[in-house]
Amino acid sequence: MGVSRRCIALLGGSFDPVHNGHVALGSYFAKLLFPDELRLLPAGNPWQKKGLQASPEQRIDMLKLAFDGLPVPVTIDRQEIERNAATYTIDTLRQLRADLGPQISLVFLIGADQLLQLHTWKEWNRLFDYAHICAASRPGFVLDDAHIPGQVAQEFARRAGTPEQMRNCAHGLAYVATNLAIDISATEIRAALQHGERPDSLIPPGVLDYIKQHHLYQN
Ligand SMILES: Nc1ncnc2c1ncn2[C@@H]1O[C@H](COP(=O)(O)OP(=O)(O)OP(=O)(O)O)[C@@H](O)[C@H]1O
Ligand SMILES: O=C(O)c1ccc[n+]([C@@H]2O[C@H](COP(=O)([O-])O)[C@@H](O)[C@H]2O)c1
Repeated sequence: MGVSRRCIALLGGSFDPVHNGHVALGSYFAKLLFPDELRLLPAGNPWQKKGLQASPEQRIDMLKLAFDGLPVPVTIDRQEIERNAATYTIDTLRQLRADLGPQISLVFLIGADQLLQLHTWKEWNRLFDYAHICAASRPGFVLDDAHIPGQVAQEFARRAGTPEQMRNCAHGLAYVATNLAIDISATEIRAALQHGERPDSLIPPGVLDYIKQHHLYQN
């Protein structure tokens, strides 16, 4: 019997702040893929967002608090924070391949909002040269033929694979999970905090305490 291939699930994001939707996305695919590791990639300079409020170190602190207790080892990769340029996933995947070699299975996780705009990412169709992509549904973002851009739908159909196939090859497959339905966004949380509300049901308690202690998202 061959030694099984190592698998790392990758979850990138602005995480400003991290919330229960991110934890649910990571947990969902941790249970589906059984990766050896879930690696979080806080973005340094997410070029499609208007700007971040919390500092990189604060976003990393909050990630550590939020992902404590998952059934797989969770690590935080600082490369996008340390790269002094716009954050492009293709650059990150190239770096990971250079560091980890060609054999390991890499699976990049995204929510439905990002699937609907995957065609706008830098060199989006080269992402599959380095990783698999798994997308999950999210309330407010419809994943049907009328909404998924044709080129993305075509690529996902052509590359459709099972979680088991993803574990057994290094890159190149696509998967869409349609049964995640967590109606939470960081935008909504920032707005609630700005209005003096406590969004207890939307973020892990440790993260909310951290936000209060550091007076984040108050204006
Ligand atoms: N509720 C959710 N359900 C599924 N996926 C999600 C959810 N929230 C975020 N994601 C995914 O997690 C990744 C990082 O998201 P991000 O940090 O931008 O959070 P966000 O809530 O979308 O932020 P914002 O409201 O500031 O745009 C993205 O791939 C996004 O699609
Ligand atoms: O590579 C790109 O051009 C690109 C464009 C938009 C988003 N991404 C990545 O998608 C992930 C989620 O992004 P966001 O903006 O929803 O936090 C995060 O890892 C981003 O770096 C990547």
